[in-house]
Amino acid sequence: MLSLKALTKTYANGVKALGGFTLDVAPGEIVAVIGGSGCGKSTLLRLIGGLDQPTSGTTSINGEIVNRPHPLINLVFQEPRLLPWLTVHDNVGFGLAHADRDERETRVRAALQRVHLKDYGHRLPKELSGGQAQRVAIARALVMRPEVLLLDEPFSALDALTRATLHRHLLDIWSETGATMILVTHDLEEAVALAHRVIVMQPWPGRILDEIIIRRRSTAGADASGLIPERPHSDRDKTRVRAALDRSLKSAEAGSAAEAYPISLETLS
Ligand SMILES: Nc1ncnc2c1ncn2[C@@H]1O[C@H](COP(=O)(O)OP(=O)(O)OP(=O)(O)O)[C@@H](O)[C@H]1O
Repeated sequence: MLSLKALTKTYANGVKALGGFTLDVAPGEIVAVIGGSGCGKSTLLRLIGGLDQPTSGTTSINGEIVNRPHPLINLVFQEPRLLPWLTVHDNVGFGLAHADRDERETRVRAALQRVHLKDYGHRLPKELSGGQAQRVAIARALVMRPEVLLLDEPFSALDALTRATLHRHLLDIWSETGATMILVTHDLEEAVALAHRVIVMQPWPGRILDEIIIRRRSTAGADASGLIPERPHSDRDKTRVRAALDRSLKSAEAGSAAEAYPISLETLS
């Protein structure tokens, strides 16, 4: 169980990126986080990943407080961030440098297989397409066998066709590993297609504007709360996500001028 309690983050420049963010995520749940630019989505993932410290509040996994990178939590960024001088195989195995050699080989092979790149281990990052490089980045996270996978707009730089393929791969990975996933995205279709639950955020300070459980139709056609992501979602839930997202985008637009100058005139006078 991943538990976020009243997380706040105020940066040194005075920007209140998060103001009291509370969320419990069940094991194996896929939660999408969506919202206008600047509403604190990346800040939230950085705090959960232990890459930055909250101003107040806590993140815990299975009751253990997270305040630095944790072995059960792994992050995939918008861009693959591969080491250009290492092969695909060595990039994926990088985090296992201290593991036994046979163990490392088995895990790297399995991770590459999961992203359908088992014959690409010898290639260098410059010899990969954008979609392949991002799959390597996902394999690099999977090789650590995380319980929680944090995905920060991992597909946003890819074309629609590649994105659809990677959605399929991600759901296969979810079925095989049962990993909990938090997916930050700008893409409403992606959020609704992949997640059990969509959190819509509002900026300054970043907080939850709405939370929508995505109901799926069962193969029999009735509404089901079985929540299998690949099944068709309910249009009503999607409409609710769209309406909340519109409100979030409007408030991001209205707030961006104020955000650029967080010190108010009253404070200066
Ligand atoms: N290191 C930093 N120092 C100061 N302010 C920051 C820092 N990082 C982010 N911010 C500010 O905090 C707020 C939240 O930023 P964050 O990157 O978390 O938003 P986001 O929702 O991920 O945005 P986007 O969708 O544009 O990527 C923004 O107003 C941003 O300008």
